[in-house]
Amino acid sequence: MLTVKNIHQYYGGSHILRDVSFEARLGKVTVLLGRNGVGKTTLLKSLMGLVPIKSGSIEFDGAPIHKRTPYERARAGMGFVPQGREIFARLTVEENLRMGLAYKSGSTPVPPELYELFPVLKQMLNRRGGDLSGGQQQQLAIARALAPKPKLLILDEPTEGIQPSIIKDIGRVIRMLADRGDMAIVLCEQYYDFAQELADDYLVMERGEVIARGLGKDMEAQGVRQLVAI
Ligand SMILES: Nc1ncnc2c1ncn2[C@@H]1O[C@H](COP(=O)(O)OP(=O)(O)OP(=O)(O)O)[C@@H](O)[C@H]1O
Repeated sequence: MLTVKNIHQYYGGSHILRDVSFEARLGKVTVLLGRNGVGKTTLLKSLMGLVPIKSGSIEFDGAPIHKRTPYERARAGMGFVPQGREIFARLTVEENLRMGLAYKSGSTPVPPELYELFPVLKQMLNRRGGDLSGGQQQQLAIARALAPKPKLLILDEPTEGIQPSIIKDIGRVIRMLADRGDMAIVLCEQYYDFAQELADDYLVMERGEVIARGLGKDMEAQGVRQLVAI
């Protein structure tokens, strides 16, 4: 579904991503772990085309996409939930969801399924995004990314600053989406237990490199908890 090969990325003279390669499989959750500042967000932004890569390739759904714009990647079926959520504070919940459909034809409806996944959004359709709690905003950000029915969902630290009950709800939704088998999920996460529970595959980064990888079921035995402990 997604194949990343040997990518290198720089901010000015700083070499941030160093020869990163991995695959994200359809119907599976690929978890990306690592301490602060190792390049996880930069990697996710590179996948979406929000930062340019210097070399390497990214193939999505059978086609090379690393020269395409973020807009084209979104149209091709890549959905992104950014760190910090980036909800439009002055727009309503419904308007935020419609922003997720901005590149579709004007008549494309918000899929009703989103309200089954996140019932709280239905109750709050006319509230402003900025008036929602952090957890509700996170659910809105995920629903907005799901609105155009992506084939790949990329999430950057969805549990950051969120209360435990909503973290559980978000975890259930991510598992359910993967188990349906028609979407690949890449999840960057610092909260180890959440990451381990969801991981089918994992990658650990350190200083821009992938230093460990394997199956989620082997994470504990392979000492990943210690690798990412702060
Ligand atoms: N726009 C930028 N310009 C220059 N350097 C940057 C920029 N964004 C990030 N960096 C640097 O690149 C490195 C990787 O940052 P990145 O945000 O990708 O790490 P991260 O693993 O996602 O960390 P965190 O968990 O704190 O978000 C850091 O040293 C950071 O300071």
